[in-house]
This record gives sequence, C-alpha cells and structure tokens, in this order.
Amino acid sequence: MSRSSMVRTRSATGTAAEPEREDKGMVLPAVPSADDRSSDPEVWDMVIVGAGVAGAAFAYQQGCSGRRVLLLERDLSQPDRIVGELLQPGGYLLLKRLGLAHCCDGIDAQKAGAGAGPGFGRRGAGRVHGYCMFKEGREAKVAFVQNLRQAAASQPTVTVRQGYVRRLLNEDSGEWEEGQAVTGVCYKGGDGQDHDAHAHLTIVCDGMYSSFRRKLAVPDVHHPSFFIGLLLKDCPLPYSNYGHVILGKPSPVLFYPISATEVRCLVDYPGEKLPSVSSGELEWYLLDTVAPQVPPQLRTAFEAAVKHGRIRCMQNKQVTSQPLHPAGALMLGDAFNMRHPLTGGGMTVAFSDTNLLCDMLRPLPTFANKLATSRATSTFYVRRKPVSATINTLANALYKVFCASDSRAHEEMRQACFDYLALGGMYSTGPVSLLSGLNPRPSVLVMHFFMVALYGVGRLLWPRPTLRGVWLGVLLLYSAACIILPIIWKEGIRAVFFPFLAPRPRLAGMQRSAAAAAAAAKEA
Ligand SMILES: Cc1cc2nc3c(=O)[nH]c(=O)nc-3n(C[C@H](O)[C@H](O)[C@H](O)COP(=O)(O)OP(=O)(O)OC[C@H]3O[C@@H](n4cnc5c(N)ncnc54)[C@H](O)[C@@H]3O)c2cc1C
Repeated sequence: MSRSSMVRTRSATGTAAEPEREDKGMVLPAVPSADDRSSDPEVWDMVIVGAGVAGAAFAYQQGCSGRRVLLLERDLSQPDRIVGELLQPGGYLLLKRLGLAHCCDGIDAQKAGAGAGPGFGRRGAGRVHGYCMFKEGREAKVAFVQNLRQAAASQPTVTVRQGYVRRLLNEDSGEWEEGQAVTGVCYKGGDGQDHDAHAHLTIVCDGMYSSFRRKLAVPDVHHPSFFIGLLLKDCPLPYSNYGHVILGKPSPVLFYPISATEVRCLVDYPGEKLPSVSSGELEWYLLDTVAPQVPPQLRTAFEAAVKHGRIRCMQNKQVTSQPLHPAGALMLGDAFNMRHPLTGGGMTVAFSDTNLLCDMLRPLPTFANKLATSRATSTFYVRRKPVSATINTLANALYKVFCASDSRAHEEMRQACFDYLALGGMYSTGPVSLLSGLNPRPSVLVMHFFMVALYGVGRLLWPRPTLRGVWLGVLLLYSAACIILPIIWKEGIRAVFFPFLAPRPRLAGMQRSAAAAAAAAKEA
C-alpha cells in the first residue's frame, strides 16, 4: 500500500464563452466548441452523450484509436459541483492506463507523502501510511473534468460540441423505440436549432440525472440520503492530509483537505427529504445536531461555514440497472450505475468501465456492422461486474453500517467495524485495498465483511460467553447479513461471483437492424 495514492480532483466555476480565464494567477483554457458542422462526416464512428468523467475519458481513448468521435455536452463551462473531488488510487491507475494521468496535473494540493486511509475517525484512523497522496500546489483551481474535456478535444479526430441531446434516433431518423437499433442522436446545438448526428455507435454517459436511463435500461433507483457540502477555511484537520469520517448520528460526516487552506465537509442527511433551506431549518439542523459532533478543532470553522458560507446540497443515488443493450448503443458511468458516494468510488468505476469497453472495441476495425459491434460488446455489462459490484457493495454496505441505529446489534456492528479497522495489519490493509480500488475483488469484500461481523461476535462472547452475548451475536450476524446480502442480490450473485456463468444479455434491436442491413445490401 505504500505507493498507493488518493488524488484530489478539484472543481471550479467558469464559462464556456470565455476563451480563457484567470483564476488566482492561473490561466484556465476553455474547451474549444466546434460549432461548425460543415466538415461533419455523414456518419460518425461514435457519438458520445455527455462530456463528464466517463464521456470525456472515453472520447479521448477512442480519439487515440483514430475513431471519428462527436462528443456532445450540454454545458461546456467548468462544472461547479461538489462531486468527484477525490480519485481513489485504483482510479488513478486506471486513468493512467487510459493515458490521461496528466489530467491530474495542475490540480491544487496533491502531495505524495505519508497519509492514512480515509480516516475512520480518530480511533480507527487506519494508520495505513502511504495511502493518501496529496500534492501541495498553487492556489489555483482547475477542474478535473475540464482537463479531461481538454484532453478529448486535443485529439484530432474528436469533435467536442456544446449540445443538449434530446433523443436517440432509429434507422428512419425518427425517435428511437425499444426493439430498434440506435443510429445516432438529435441534439439542440448552440444555435438553438435541432440537429441530427448519425453514428455507428452511440455511447450514453449523461450522468446521474440521465434522461436515457429508463429508455436503455430497467433501472432500480434508490435515494438513501443527501450530501450537504460546506467549505471550511483556514482550519487544520486533526490529522493533516488525512480524510476524516465522523461516525455521527444519524449518519456520517466527512472532512477532507482540498487545498492548503480549505477543507471540504460533506454532511450526510439520510432520507428523501431535506430540511428546508429557506426557512432556516437546514442551518438549524447543522448547528444544533451536527456541530456538537464535529471535533472541537473544526467546530468554529464548521459553524462559520454554515452561517456565512455557501451550503450546497446534492441528493445521493444508488442505481443498479439491467441494460437493454440495443444495437448501436451502450451506456457508461452514472447513467446506469451509481453507488453511495461515501467512499468516493464513482470515478474509479467509470474509468474501469471505460478501460474495459475500450479493450472490447479495440479489435473492431469499424463499428459499421452493428451486429459485430453488439457481439463484441455483449459481455460488457457482465464483465464489468466483479470490479463495479465490489466498489458499489463496499460503498452501500459501509454507508449502512456507518449510519446510527436504535438497534443494539447494529451498534455492535458499527463498533466492531471501527475496532476491526483499528487493529491494523491485514485488518485495515484489506479493506483499504478494496476502498482504494486497488484490489476490488468480491471475495475479499465478503470475507472482510463477515470477519468484521465475527470479530463483533467474538467481542460479545469475550471473556465469558453469556446467554445475552450469544443472542446479541446471533442478532449481529443477522443484521450483517441483512445489510450485505440484499446489496449483492441486487448486483446479481452470478454476475458478481461467477461472471462466466451469467447469461449474456439479449441484443435488442438486432433482428430489425440485421434485416435492414440485408435489405440495404440487396438494394446496393
Ligand atoms: C455528492 C457526490 C460526491 C461524489 N464524490 C466523488 C468522489 O469524491 N470521488 C469519486 O470518484 N466519485 C465521486 N462521486 C461520483 C462521481 O462524481 C461520478 O461517479 C462520476 O462523475 C460519473 O461520471 P459520468 O461521466 O457518468 O457522469 P458526469 O461526470 O456527471 O457527467 C455527465 C455529463 O453529461 C452531461 N449531460 C447530461 N445530460 C446531457 C444531455 N442530454 N446532452 C448532453 N450532455 C448531457 C452533463 O452535463 C455532464 O457533464 C460523487 C457523487 C456525488 C453525488
């Protein structure tokens, strides 16, 4: 673990209209938007919907392979968001494999050095020295996503264009419906007009609010909580350069440094309804319920951030989907799969999927034959499972364990998790290797999860087993099983543990497309 790294990837505001922008002394180039359609090919090799983390990285890789790519993004200005600020070491290695490691350059405050795991509070701070990697840098803010977009735009065969994709197209250039092949998209361009862009392959990666999720997949969407984002200024963390997780009540609070002088705080608020901001209910909740649980060193800065700073809220989603896999289209990123952001694993999954899909597409000289492309990618949604499901399950299960509960068995599990990580050695390096995305193996995850549960049971029976201890131990095991089994069930037991046994997805739209291809060949 000594060489692992957690890279902070900072977002900042900006506008697409500006060619370049000064931000605390650093020049931020805008992503060029090619609005001129005169040199567009009749049919692109690929149209990508959404130039976020997945879309931009994918476009870059396809550009490297010489494919003619149209990357459509509804808003090319720098995203101002609290998502994707930490890239796990595993994600960084995957980014490197995509040839995009340079996108982390110029991002403020990363430093190679001794650090800990994500800091499971003070007691279980992990002491996994060498896990975090931060780079002390200049006081400049360069968005990671914007860097990825720049990288994609730097490829001669990739066209990055501002455009809002409204619908998918079928073979007759009408609106795509289930059972048909996807042949491109219709988007609203910068001129306010609708334009069709035809492509052999359409990659949909329009993020967490995807408009195409329900069309291209059968999703199961769950809203466990909100993240309330605050920015703390000039307050050193109790353990500098460590991420801190406060196992608060009702749910966790995260602190992590995002520059030499700023600390990001994400307060989890469970449930589907956030207290009202306008009535002051949210501020009251933060000051009254959360602040007393914040470490004393951070409390003043926390209260100042609540009273005088900008409070930003985002709803967290957990999404598992059964993609329909129509001919001519694939989904990538949050559009079809999301996990609780507690562990910061989303970008690692996106880069893992991007690598896998690029590997699967590489042998194809062209995507013109939809049947061949669909066949080559037919196992994508299954082959991604072991990695994605491990990261998803860890995030969703850890979130459940870390939330407070009235149940004594659950509290025992929470405490056991805390103390297990504090044991150090393999008890912390194992979970941290999962969390960091360096060893995302389902078997390792399940092993550690139940070792935590058994550790909790052992503590209840130590030094002398009592009837109450045995009963609590049984309840603890039951509670652990109730947490992890439904999550794995949703991911798909066969796909997670035995991907080679999982059924291949149905290739929707193939019959019609094959028939159309045959008819076209006949006509020709
Ligand atoms: C609160 C929160 C915190 C998080 N923190 C982390 C973290 O620290 N580390 C981490 O690894 N992950 C984190 N994540 C998850 C991570 O942000 C996502 O997994 C990742 O951004 C997914 O990439 P994506 O490309 O699928 O989506 P996005 O990066 O969101 O990109 C989607 C893009 O599609 C564009 N778009 C949408 N609709 C259209 C349309 N119709 N036409 C054209 N363009 C469109 C959007 O403008 C956007 O640019 C966090 C998530 C949340 C909610």
